[in-house]
Amino acid sequence: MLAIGLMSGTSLDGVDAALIETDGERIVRFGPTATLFYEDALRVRLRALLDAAPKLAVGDPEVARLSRIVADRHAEAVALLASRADLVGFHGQTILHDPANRRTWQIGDAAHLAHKTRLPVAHDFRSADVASGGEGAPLVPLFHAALAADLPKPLLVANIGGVANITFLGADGTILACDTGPGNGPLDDWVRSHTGADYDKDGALAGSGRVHRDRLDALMADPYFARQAPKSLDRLHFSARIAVATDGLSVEDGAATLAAFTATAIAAAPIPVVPKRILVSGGGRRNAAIMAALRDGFSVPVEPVEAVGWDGDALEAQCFGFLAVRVARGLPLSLPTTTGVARPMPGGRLAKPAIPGA
Ligand SMILES: Nc1ncnc2c1ncn2[C@@H]1O[C@H](COP(=O)(O)OP(=O)(O)OP(=O)(O)O)[C@@H](O)[C@H]1O
Ligand SMILES: CC(=O)N[C@H]1[C@@H]2OC[C@@H](O2)[C@@H](O)[C@@H]1O[C@H](C)C(=O)O
Repeated sequence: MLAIGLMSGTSLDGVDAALIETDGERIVRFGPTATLFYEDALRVRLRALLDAAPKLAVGDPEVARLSRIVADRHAEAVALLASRADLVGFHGQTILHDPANRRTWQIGDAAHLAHKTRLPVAHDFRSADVASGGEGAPLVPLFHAALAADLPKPLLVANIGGVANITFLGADGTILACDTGPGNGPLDDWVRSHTGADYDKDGALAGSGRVHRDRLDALMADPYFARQAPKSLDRLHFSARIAVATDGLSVEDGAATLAAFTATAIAAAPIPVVPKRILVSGGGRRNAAIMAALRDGFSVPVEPVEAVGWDGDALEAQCFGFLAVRVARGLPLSLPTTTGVARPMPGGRLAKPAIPGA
């Protein structure tokens, strides 16, 4: 099938879109990719919703308004690809993730997107897993496994988005995964509040600062790091602890300490053996300070995923195209070793476009 995958990640920067041809097990080929950036006003409204999410009612009018606007932006991203497709995979915008209380919340009006694209839209990828006691995230590991089918193992794939997550692929076929800790999210927040910039371009600020080891130790004392995998995170999990740990630091030293936090948390992830290499996707692979700290934390090569021909910006969008086909075929999206769910777990729902005149 030809699927268009759509991902709007926790950094709230916009929508990534990608075409993929797949049967949901093997990848036949990749097609064009595109990114549609959210306008500042939308980003601000989504951020307000993210901050307010724990107290929001499901029927909140701002949720309904933004769900429709998010679907409109995704329809524009689909149009940018200008490609024929059989279906769409629509992750939606996560505003809350609280699997301990069996809640995960991705907003986005799938019926509206199906109507606008005139294609079936697979969506709501995480709820079934969470309802069955799983973490509901990360969902990218089965896609990583398909992508890396012919690569030497053991292999570690790390994604550094707003939150960071890893997939460990063992030589015996083992697939282990978890969210490791913060990605760029806290660093983005820090840079935005101190300089007004959206992010620390290429890690320049972090690279010119000094890591405060005592503050880093305080951040690594979060109980999340003592938990066994599988485990997953809300985008705002570390906010209170980070506010204390960065208090009074210069903008450069705060950035350096937060970049080191991201890398240290990845290096602390529970994996069974040292991998042959580490492949890094997501915007964090462009942050030289994070990449340098990762290279310090591991004794094996740490490279952007482009080293094996993957597209580090489009990977998550491609993943949701792949998973959309798995939704259509009723195949599992998660495993006990990736989300902690009791058995391999199908999930997602399909929104079908209305038939004209029906
Ligand atoms: N040139 C760059 N230098 C440093 N950081 C960058 C650069 N380009 C992007 N980033 C970082 O990458 C972030 C976006 O990453 P990405 O698109 O992978 O996140 P996401 O998909 O929204 O998040 P998640 O994977 O958590 O859902 C930006 O917010 C920024 O912090
Ligand atoms: C709840 C949620 O949206 N989680 C995201 C987030 O962004 C990165 C990390 O945290 C990961 O767990 C997940 O996204 C990727 C695509 C995943 O499910 O694999």
